[in-house]
Amino acid sequence: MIRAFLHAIGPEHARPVRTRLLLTALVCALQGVLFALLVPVVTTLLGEGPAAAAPWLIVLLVVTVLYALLRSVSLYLNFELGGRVSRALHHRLGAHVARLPLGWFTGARLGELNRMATDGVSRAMQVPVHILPPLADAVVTPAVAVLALLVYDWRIGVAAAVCALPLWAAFHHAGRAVGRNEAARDTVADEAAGRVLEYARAQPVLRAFGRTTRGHARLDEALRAEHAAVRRLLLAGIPALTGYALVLRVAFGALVFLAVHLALGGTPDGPLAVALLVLVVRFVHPLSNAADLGAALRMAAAGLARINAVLDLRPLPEPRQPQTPRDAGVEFDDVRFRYTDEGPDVLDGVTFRAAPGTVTALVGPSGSGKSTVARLLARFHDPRQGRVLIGGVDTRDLGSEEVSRQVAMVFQDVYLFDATIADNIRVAAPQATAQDLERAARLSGLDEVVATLPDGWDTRVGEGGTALSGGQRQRVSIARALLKDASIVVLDEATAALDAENEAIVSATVAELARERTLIVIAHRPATVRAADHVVFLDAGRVVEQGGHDELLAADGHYTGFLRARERALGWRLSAGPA
Ligand SMILES: Nc1ncnc2c1ncn2[C@@H]1O[C@H](COP(=O)(O)OP(=O)(O)OP(=O)(O)O)[C@@H](O)[C@H]1O
Repeated sequence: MIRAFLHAIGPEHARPVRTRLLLTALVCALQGVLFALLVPVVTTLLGEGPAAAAPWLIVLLVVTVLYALLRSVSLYLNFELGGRVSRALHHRLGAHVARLPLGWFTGARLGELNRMATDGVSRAMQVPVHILPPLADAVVTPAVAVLALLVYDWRIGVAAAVCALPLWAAFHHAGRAVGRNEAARDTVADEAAGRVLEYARAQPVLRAFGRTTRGHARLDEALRAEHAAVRRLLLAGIPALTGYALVLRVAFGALVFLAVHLALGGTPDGPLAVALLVLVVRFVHPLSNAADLGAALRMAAAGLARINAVLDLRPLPEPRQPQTPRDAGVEFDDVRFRYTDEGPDVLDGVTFRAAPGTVTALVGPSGSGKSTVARLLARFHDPRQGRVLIGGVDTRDLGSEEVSRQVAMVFQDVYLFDATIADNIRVAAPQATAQDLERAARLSGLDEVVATLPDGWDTRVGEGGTALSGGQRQRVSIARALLKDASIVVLDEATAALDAENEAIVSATVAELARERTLIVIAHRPATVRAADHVVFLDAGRVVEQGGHDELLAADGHYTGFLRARERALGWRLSAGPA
């Protein structure tokens, strides 16, 4: 547990954690000594009177003051450590997640990460503040009390030590029962958190189909699973915790019985018997919360294990000496890729070349792998086999930083920060001048949007850009790509935002972007496909045809068949030559 805790917060915090744990143990030992001192105090008080007990009372007072001082310092340091743990975990998680492959960030992962950064971190904070100190109290203080009992009456001391064995077994059992079920509950709680996010996002669809009140089955199912997991946790936890309490009561009763029985036999004598009974009470008291604390410790351990699992995820390997591309050409060389080890190949030997400064249209049915090609080009993932090359250099030898410098992505589901429009575009190039900004805005059609907004460039766009329409967000995304000095642009011509006006903007953008850059377009508009220098037609993860638009039309193969189907469905016009 301590190892998992240190692993999560990082080696630089190991020393302060160890010294504070040591101090906590020392405070608990001192508390045990205080209890042990009660024996001479009580025996001299009862046997010889207050005057004889005075020196012992002074010793008791001195140790009490020392204990109070050390305890205050320890409490303060443990609280301070709690704050430090929270900061360290947030920083470590943040820094690590920023190095994970972009492909890692799926919707489910975001729910998990959210819970980890809030619930997981706050539970980890509890460890040095609210769990380990009382747990140390429950172990060290009774241990010192047992030593004292051994010194004053070995028989009661041995009996107390023997009682510790079933207590330990019951404690261990309760912790395991709670820990096992807690890990299971955590998994379904993550699932439920992800489903709640999905439910919120899916509101427009649910309402459109009149399913608002009934919600959707996946959320209901996830909530039911969470409810069942909580029940299992309670059903396993409550008997185990009650069992521990029972063992503790029996142990206490047995020790009291033994002390009284021995006292009735003559040894220990009356005053010592009273003092030892007081010590037995003090031995039992810190143990009464131990099982709850053990369970809380297991819960925190489950949270820490999940945090450590994320911290142990390896980022994509980065080259020692990143190379630079020779030009803006793009090449896929026999690329195979699947998202999960168990899943099917999503790209199956994809090979194509996009010469520098040309426009390549990726065309194909839904699910054929067009977006996956774009993601591999931007190094969201590395291929399992084959190579993705930019400027003749493998993206693995360029490194993620160089790849992201070279490639700009224009997607419709672009994320906008809750900041001004200007800030949102400057993300692409923080040093850009006002003129650069205006040029990008003019070319992307964003200037018209800015002109209609109440505060112009200083208008805040709301979290995720909710204050803007889909088409407007797409223009922000285009402006970012124009501003970023990337030699390759990947453009997803999402159809959703393509009304007549946006269509014209996208056409102009394609032309503008293509002037100086290599453009890879996931093409949905006939105009783009016709204007492309090269068309790559994907089907089920394979490049089944590629060449110029006219050439492919003349071949009258898969591509022509696909266009015909599109023509019927969407009104695409099948014709050769530029639009
Ligand atoms: N994150 C993911 N995890 C697992 N499988 C995925 C993931 N993303 C896509 N896939 C699968 O990979 C295949 C190719 O998907 P991809 O999104 O690349 O297709 P596409 O041609 O871009 O489709 P569309 O035109 O509908 O956007 C599909 O079978 C899809 O289900």
